[in-house]
Amino acid sequence: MRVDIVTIFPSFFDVLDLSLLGKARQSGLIDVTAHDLRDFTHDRHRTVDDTPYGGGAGMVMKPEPWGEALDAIVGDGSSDALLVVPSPAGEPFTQAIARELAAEAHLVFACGRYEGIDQRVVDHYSARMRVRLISLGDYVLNGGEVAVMAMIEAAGRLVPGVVGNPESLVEESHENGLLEYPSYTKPAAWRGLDVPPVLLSGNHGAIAAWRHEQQVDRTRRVRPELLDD
Ligand SMILES: COc1ccc2nc(C(=O)O)sc2c1
Repeated sequence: MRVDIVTIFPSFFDVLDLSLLGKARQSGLIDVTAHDLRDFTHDRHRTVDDTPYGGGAGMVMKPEPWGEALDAIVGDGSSDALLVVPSPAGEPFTQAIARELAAEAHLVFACGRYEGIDQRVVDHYSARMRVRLISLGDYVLNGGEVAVMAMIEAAGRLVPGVVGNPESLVEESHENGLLEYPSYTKPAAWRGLDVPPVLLSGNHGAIAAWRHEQQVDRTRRVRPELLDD
């Protein structure tokens, strides 16, 4: 998987060199490149924003630098890459979307700042490639970088070979539409709290049944709407 990120804070993504995704990058499973949007400006101040037409508070990101940056990544014709634009106006990010992103050969993330990116950038590239506006949730961040980091981690870990034991992906929250069951490890007793006896029984059928019951109970309490599907 090739991942390109366009941002005014490219060093924000240096953290991707750590841990699982760092190993995935070193092994060539995932190739991540962060591009500085200001490298595609031509004025002394490397300007990327301007005042909004129609008035209003804040600034809007100018289309020209975005056009030059995205053309440098996907060329000036049609592209099979998927352009993801994090936005409070986007579709809510879910594990299902993470799986969809994980199946892509080439992801391009456009990190907005200020009041967002001039709408014509999305309109222009929608005529040449698939474009998805995605939001992390019903709250507003200061820019797209945190959302992109979350999406890269959620999708990247689903890329075959990135996580050592693919079995560990199966029983996670949201993988089967339920929240995950509670987990325990040694010691069997800690500060007066014991591990549920069924987990020490060696009865794998009973353990599986208990874990599923825990998933359903937890989901019903915390996210009942997930049970409506
Ligand atoms: C200007 O770019 C932004 C601003 C806020 C924001 N909030 C997001 C979210 O997913 O909550 S993505 C995003 C992008």
